[in-house]
Amino acid sequence: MSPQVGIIMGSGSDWPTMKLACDVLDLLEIPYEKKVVSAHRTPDLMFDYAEKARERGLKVIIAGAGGAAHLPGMVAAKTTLPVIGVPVQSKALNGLDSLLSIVQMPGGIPVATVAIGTSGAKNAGLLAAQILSAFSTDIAERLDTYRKEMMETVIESSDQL
Ligand SMILES: Nc1c(C(=O)O)ncn1[C@@H]1O[C@H](COP(=O)(O)O)[C@@H](O)[C@H]1O
Repeated sequence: MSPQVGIIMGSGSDWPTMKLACDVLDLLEIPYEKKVVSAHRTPDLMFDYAEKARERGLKVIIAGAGGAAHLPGMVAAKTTLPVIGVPVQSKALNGLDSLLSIVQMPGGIPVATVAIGTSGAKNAGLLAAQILSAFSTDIAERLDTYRKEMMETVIESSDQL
């Protein structure tokens, strides 16, 4: 099946964070693609990726970047597909710079921004799955199972205290 979710990141150094989004999609059996694309370093590639995303069959884009994290917003500016922004934890400012760069979009061009770092990347994968689940009972069922298993793990951890 062709990729439903496009996962892009500003640098290969973002992979340890963005891998968490991939792990969730693997678990939920949702086909995705992953690429390094940068608004700053490969602007033409970024434009091309965003412009062609819908016609290539992608349904949701997850874009992760750190520091001056312009990638999610610029991709959102060039497509009307939903874009989920993941603020990667930066060394200098712990990701607060990434978060503010992504979350403070001007009205008209939304980016669904998740938390800084690996929890955010995991939630980005889940949010993409939840968007797709509006049109797929299979994915909705897998999400129900995921929630049920998470609940059981929490209850078990409580019992072991
Ligand atoms: N924020 C952006 C963009 C962009 O927004 O287009 N391109 C790269 N970067 C970020 O620069 C950080 C450092 O990158 P390097 O580790 O390659 O120096 C990464 O977190 C990347 O997402």
